[in-house]
Amino acid sequence: MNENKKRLRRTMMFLNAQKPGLIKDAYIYKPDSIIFDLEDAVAENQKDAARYSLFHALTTIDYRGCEKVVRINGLDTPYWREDVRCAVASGCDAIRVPKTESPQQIKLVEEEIVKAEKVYHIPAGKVLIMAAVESARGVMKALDVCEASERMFGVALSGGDYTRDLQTHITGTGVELMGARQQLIIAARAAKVQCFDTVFTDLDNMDGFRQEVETIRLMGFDGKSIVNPRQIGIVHDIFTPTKKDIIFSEKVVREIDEKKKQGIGVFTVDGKMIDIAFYDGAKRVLDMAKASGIY
Ligand SMILES: CC(C)(COP(=O)(O)OP(=O)(O)OC[C@H]1O[C@@H](n2cnc3c(N)ncnc32)[C@H](O)[C@@H]1OP(=O)(O)O)[C@@H](O)C(=O)NCCC(=O)NCCSC(=O)C[C@@](O)(CC(=O)O)C(=O)O
Ligand SMILES: [Mg+2]
Repeated sequence: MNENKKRLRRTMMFLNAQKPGLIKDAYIYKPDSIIFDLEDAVAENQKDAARYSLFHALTTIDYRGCEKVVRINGLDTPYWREDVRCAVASGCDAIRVPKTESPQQIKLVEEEIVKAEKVYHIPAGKVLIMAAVESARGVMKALDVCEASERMFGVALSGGDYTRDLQTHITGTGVELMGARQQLIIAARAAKVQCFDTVFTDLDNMDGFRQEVETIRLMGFDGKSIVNPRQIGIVHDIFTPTKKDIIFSEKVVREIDEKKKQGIGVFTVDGKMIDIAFYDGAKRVLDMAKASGIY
C-alpha cells in the first residue's frame, strides 16, 4: 500500500494554480495539503497558462512536506487528460477529481495516471486519487466512488456545487449540508478512506468557521478543504488532540493491554467504563498526536 494514503490531512488549502503570488510560497503557512486548482478558480481561456504555471512551480519549488494535490477539470471538459499528464509529470502526490458521480470516472482518471507514470518515469502507484462529490447523484454513489480504485485515499464534499444541485444555497447554519455530510462520512468509513468537509467562504466570520470545524470533527471528518491561510490555525487547533486527550488515551491503551493479559474485559479508567471497543479510538488519538508532531 502507498504509505501516503493515511497521512495527516487536517487542512487541504486551495489556490489558483495560475497565480504566482499564491503558488510560490503557500507552504510557509504549513497546511497539511495544498490543492493546486486547474478547475473553477481558473478562467476558461487560462487553462494552458495555469498548467504551465503548475508545472514550473512543482518542478522548482520545495513545498517542504506539504502534500501536493492537483484539482483537474471535470471529465465532461476537453481539459482533464492534459491536466492529469501535466500533474503527474510535475511530480504531484495526488489528483482531486471534481464533480464525481460514478466509479467509472475514477477508473478513467486512473488509466490516464497509469499512462503518465510510465511516460514520465514516475514510480508506478505513486500518484493517489481523491474524489470530490458535488451533486445529489454523487452523494448517492459515494460508496462505489470511494471503492473505485486502490489509489483512492479520500472523498470530499463540495458544498457550493452540491447546494446548487440541491436547489438551495449555503446558509451558514449547516442545515442544507447535513444529509450529505452524514452520508459521505458513512460511505468513507465503510470504504476505509478519509473524508473531508467543504470550504467555508465567509472569510471574516471566524466564529462561524470555528463552530463548523467543531461540528465536522465530531461527525468524524478527517479534515477540511480551506481557501485561505487564516483558516489553518483554527482547523489544526481543533483537529489536534489536547494534552488531556493524549494522557487519557495512553492510559486506555495501556490498561486494555494489561487487563487483557489478566482476563478482564471491562473496567474503569478515571471513572469511565472502558472495554475493547475503546481501543481503536484511543490509538487513533495517539496516532493523530504523533502525526501532528506534538507527541
Ligand atoms: C479568497 C481569496 C481571493 C482572498 O484573498 P485575499 O488576498 O483577500 O486574502 P488575505 O487573507 O488578505 O491574504 C493574506 C495573504 O495570504 C495569501 N493567500 C490568500 N489565500 C491564499 C491561498 N489560498 N493560498 C496561498 N496563499 C494565500 C495572500 O496572497 C496574502 O499574502 P501576502 O500578500 O503575502 O500577505 C484567496 O484567499 C484565494 O484565492 N483563495 C483560494 C480560492 C480558490 O482557490 N477557490 C477555488 C476552490 S473552492 C471551489 O471551487 C468551490 C468548491 O468546488 C469547493 C470544494 O470542492 O470544496 C465547491 O463546489 O464548493
Ligand atoms: Mg465545486
